[in-house]
Amino acid sequence: MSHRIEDYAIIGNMQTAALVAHDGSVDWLCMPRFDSPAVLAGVLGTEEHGVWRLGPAHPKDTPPPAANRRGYDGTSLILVSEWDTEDGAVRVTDFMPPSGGGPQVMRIVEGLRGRVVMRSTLRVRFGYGRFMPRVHQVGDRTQLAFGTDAVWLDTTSPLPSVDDTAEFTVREGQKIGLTLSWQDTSLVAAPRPDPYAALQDTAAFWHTWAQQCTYDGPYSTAVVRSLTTLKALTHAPTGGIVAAPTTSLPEDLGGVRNWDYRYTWLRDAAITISALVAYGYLDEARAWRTWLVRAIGDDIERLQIMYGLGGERDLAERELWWLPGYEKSSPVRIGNAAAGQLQLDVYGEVLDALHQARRAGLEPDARATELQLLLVAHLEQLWAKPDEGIWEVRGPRRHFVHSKVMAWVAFDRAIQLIESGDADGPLERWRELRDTIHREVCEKGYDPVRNTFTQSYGSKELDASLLLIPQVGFLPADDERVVGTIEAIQRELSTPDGFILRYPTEGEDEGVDGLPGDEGAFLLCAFWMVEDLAMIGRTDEAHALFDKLLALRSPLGLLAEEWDPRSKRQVGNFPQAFSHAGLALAARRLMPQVTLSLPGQRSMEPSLTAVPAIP
Ligand SMILES: OC[C@H]1O[C@H](O[C@H]2O[C@H](CO)[C@@H](O)[C@H](O)[C@H]2O)[C@H](O)[C@@H](O)[C@@H]1O
Repeated sequence: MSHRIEDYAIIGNMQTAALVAHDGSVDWLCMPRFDSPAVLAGVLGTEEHGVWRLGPAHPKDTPPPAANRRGYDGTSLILVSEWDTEDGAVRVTDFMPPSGGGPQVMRIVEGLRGRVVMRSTLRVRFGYGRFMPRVHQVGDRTQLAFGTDAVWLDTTSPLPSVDDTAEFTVREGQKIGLTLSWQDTSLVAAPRPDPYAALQDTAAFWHTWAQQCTYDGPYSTAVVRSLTTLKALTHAPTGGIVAAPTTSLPEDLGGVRNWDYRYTWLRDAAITISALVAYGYLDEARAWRTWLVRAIGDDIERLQIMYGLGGERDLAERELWWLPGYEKSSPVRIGNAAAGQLQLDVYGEVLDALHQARRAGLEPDARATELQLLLVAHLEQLWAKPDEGIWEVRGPRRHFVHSKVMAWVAFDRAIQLIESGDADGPLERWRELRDTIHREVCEKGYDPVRNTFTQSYGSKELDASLLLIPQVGFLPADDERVVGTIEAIQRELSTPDGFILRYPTEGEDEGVDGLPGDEGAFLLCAFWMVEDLAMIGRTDEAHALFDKLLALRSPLGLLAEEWDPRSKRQVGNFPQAFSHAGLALAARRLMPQVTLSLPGQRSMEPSLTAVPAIP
C-alpha cells in the first residue's frame, strides 16, 4: 500500500478503530476488539490483505483519487471527505457509532453537485489478511463469514455489485449509506442498521464529550483533538486503554522495529489517564481504575506490565509470515514479548495517575486503595533489582535511573495517600525507603563530571526519560543537576531538526536496546522537553519547540509514536497514546496561569477546573 502513516484518519467506537486513507480506503480494522484479528489488514500488505475503498470510480490504470477536502466534523471522530470530479462533487462521511452493540463502520455517500459514479471495493480477509470469506446473500443483505466470525454489509438502497465491487451513481441531494457490522456467526443476523440515525447519535456523543474539556488556552484545537484521540483508544466495555490501535507500523521504515501496541500497558494507560484527568475527564479514570483492580486482581507477585483489554495475561509474541509489512517492514508481529519483562517504573506511573485522579476529585475506592498499598509493598522487594526499563529494552537488564526515580514516585505517592488519611500503611518505613532511593539515585545515577544524570548506574549514556526528574518532583527544576541533564539531553539526543531521541542507537549494531537499526525522534520525549524548558524558565524555547511539534501533526491533528527526520515522515504505531498525552500535558504546562506544586507535578490546581468548557 502506498499511503504515508500520517495520511490515515482514525475512526472508532471505544471498542475498536479503523484507519481510513485519504483516497477513502479503510486499510486497518480489527473486529470486534482492538486486539482481535484484523478483517482489513491492507496497511500491512496489499489490497489482497483486506481493504474497503469507497470513492469516485477511476480508470483501472490510475490510482484512486485522494479526497480534495478532508476533516473531522468539529471535535468529533466523524470523518468527512469530499471529492470534486469532472461530473460533480461527492461527500463521504465515515464513522463508527459508540452504541455498545457489535462494532460497525458506517459510510454515508452524499451527492453535492452533478452526478458522480462511485465505487465501493470491499475485500474482507479474516485472520489478519489470510482467509477469504464465504459470501452469503440473505435477501438484500450480504454476509461475509469465515468460521465463527462474520461481517454483514448493508446498504440503504440496493447497489449493483460484481464480486467485491459495487458501482453506483449519486446525484446532488441523494444519500446512500453503507454499513459493515461485525457479528459472531452463532448469533442471529445483525440488526439492520440505520446509518442516518446513528450519525446523529454519534455526533451528539462526541459533542457532549468534548464539551467537558476544561482547557481554555491558545492550543484548544490541538488539545481537544489529542484528547478525542485518547478517548478513541479507550475500551468502553472493560476500561482498558490501548497504546495504539495498530501493530507493526514500523519505527524504522523497512526495519525490524515493529511491535504490537493493541494492549493495555500500565505505563501508557497511566500517562493517558493523567492527560485526561488534567482536563477534567474522570469517567475514564474511574473505568481504568476498575480495569486495574480486575486485571491485577490479588496476583501482585505476578504483576505484568501489560495485559489484554480483558485482563488477558498470555500475550505471546509471534510473527505473521504471510504479511509483508508496511513498506516491507517485517516481521509483522502480534502479541508482545515485553509483557514478561520487569519494568520497575510502572509502579510509579500507576500510583501517580491515581494520585492525579484523586486530586482532581475522583472519589476513593477501597479496592483501589488496597491495590496501591499492595503494589508499593511488593515494590519494596523489587526496587533494587536491575530491570528492562521504560523503553522495554531487549538487551540485558540494567539499573535504569528512570526506573529508580519512578520507584521513588511510587513510595512518595503512597506516603501522600497515607498522609491524606485515606489509607493506613507503614509510613515511617516508606519514608526511609523513599530517602534511600533518592540518595542512591543521586550517588550512582549522576555523573558529576558531566553534570548530568545518566541512563543507568555508572553508564555514560543519556536517556530522555531523565527529563521526568523535575516533572515528577524528584528534584526541583532549578537544581543545577536537573538543568545540566536537560542541557546534556538537548546537546546529545537532539536530532538535526531539533526533536529528541529516546537514547542513542547504533545503526546496524545492537545498541543498549538489543536491537539493530535506528529509529526516529520519539515524540513523547520532545513534549517532555517542552515541559522541562518551561519549568526552568526557558519559556520562549518551550513554545518554539511545542509549535514545531504541532507542525508535525497530520492535517487531521494526529501523531504516530515517532518522527523520522530523514524521510520527514511519521513512523511507528498510529495514532499513539503517548504522543497525544504528551501534547495535552505539554499544552497544559504552557498555560501561564497554571501553578504547579512540587513534589508531585501535574497537580490539578483550581484555575484549570474553574475555566469554562470549550464551546
Ligand atoms: O524499543 C523496543 C520496544 O518497543 C516497544 O515499546 C515501546 O512501546 C510501548 C507501548 O507504547 C511503550 O510502553 C514503551 O515505552 C516503548 O519503548 C515494544 O512494545 C517492545 O516490545 C519493544 O521491546
